Amino acid sequence: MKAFEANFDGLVGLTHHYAGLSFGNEASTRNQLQPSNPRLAAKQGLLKMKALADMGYVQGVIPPHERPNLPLLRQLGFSGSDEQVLAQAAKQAPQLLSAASSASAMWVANAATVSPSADSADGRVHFTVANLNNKFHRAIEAPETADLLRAIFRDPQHFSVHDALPQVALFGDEGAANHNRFGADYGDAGVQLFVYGREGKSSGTEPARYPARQTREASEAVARLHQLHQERTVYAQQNPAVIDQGVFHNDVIAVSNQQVFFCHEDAFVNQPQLLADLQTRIPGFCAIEVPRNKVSVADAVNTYLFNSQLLQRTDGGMLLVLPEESRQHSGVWRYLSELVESGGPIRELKVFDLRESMYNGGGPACLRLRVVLTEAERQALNPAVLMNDRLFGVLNDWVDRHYRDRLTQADLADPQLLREGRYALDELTQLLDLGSVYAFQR
Ligand SMILES: NCCC[C@H](NC(=O)CCC(=O)O)C(=O)O
Repeated sequence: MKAFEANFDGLVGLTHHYAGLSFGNEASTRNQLQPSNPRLAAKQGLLKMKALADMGYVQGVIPPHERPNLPLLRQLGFSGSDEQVLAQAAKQAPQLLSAASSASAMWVANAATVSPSADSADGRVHFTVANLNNKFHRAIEAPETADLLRAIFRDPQHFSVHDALPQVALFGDEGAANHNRFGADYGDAGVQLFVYGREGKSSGTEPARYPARQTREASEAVARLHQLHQERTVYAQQNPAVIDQGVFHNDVIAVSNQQVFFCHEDAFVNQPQLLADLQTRIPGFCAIEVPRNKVSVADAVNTYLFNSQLLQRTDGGMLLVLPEESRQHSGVWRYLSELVESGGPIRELKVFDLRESMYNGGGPACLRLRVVLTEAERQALNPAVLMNDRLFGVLNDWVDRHYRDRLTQADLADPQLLREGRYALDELTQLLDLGSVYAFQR
């Protein structure tokens, strides 16, 4: 069956701020308590979506979550009116208020793992919502993510959205950021590579400094839920030494598309063996391994050259969508320019300014969820979320009317911010035909 890859990007929420919540993600730690600009963040994201839609890619948008998360703060014992809950939390536990207010759902590469219908025994597109168990502010995303995905991929004949795995460390799951799918045409059965950072039953090879967020047990459960064929499913462990250097998700050090795997030479445990295995399973497999003497792991973490989108062009070549930070670094940019001139599959570089997201450790790849679709599946999803000239105008106008251009941790206690958020999201559910998807609407 003919199919194509669509990208769904997370729309940055109104409470986007820098709280230093993600130990092991160096940008998050470094930029803690810097003021943020939610309006700019949302607009930077929309520009990327619009540019890809203009280039002919199918591009969708995934809405933000309701933040601050008042039901969560009440669950933690803050009580009284909404205003009192916010005031108590701000006074007694500002980090909890930050966690309950994080706009982290924007990084939808961590929303779910997705398997196309060509790979699943029941012929449906499968999504397993990520439990994001390693970080409190992210673990709270799962139920709302499931509701939003079901409001977009709403035809159960074509789509199956599984709830997150059990919320325990054994099943730590970070979604598509640790998952790659290889193959020839998108509609052919492919090979899925699940990358994990540790095994629940400890194998001894674990990072020493920073946490490994994804477990092998979680990856195996997702593969079962998605009804994948065992012989077309591969598991690989991330190199613990690079996790300790800030590679908290595999998509900080590797990206794939069809037969091409663009990765750093230090990305995986037993990398030569992994690449040889993929070579035998994937006809036409092509690994572009970046040597550490050209790009160090530290430079990869600082510039996010691997946190890029590797997209198919109509002429058979590929395009790499990069963050501005990789152009600003002369060594990395030289490497990328040489790569394009080398005559390999990557023929073009396109750069976006995503600074607001980058300051929390989220690049172009973090902001998007890839979903391979057939035409029938595209017809079956909620069309109101697909980017085009009209929706771009509508969403920019919506952002202009509702978003602040400066936010600090102190602002999170402002009850007006809560009201602004609910008002804006209520309108968004109508713009995107989502139904009453948020808790405050029920
Ligand atoms: N795929 C990119 C995810 C980035 C995300 N950052 C954050 O949650 C930082 C939030 C803060 O510190 O305010 C994370 O680490 O999971």
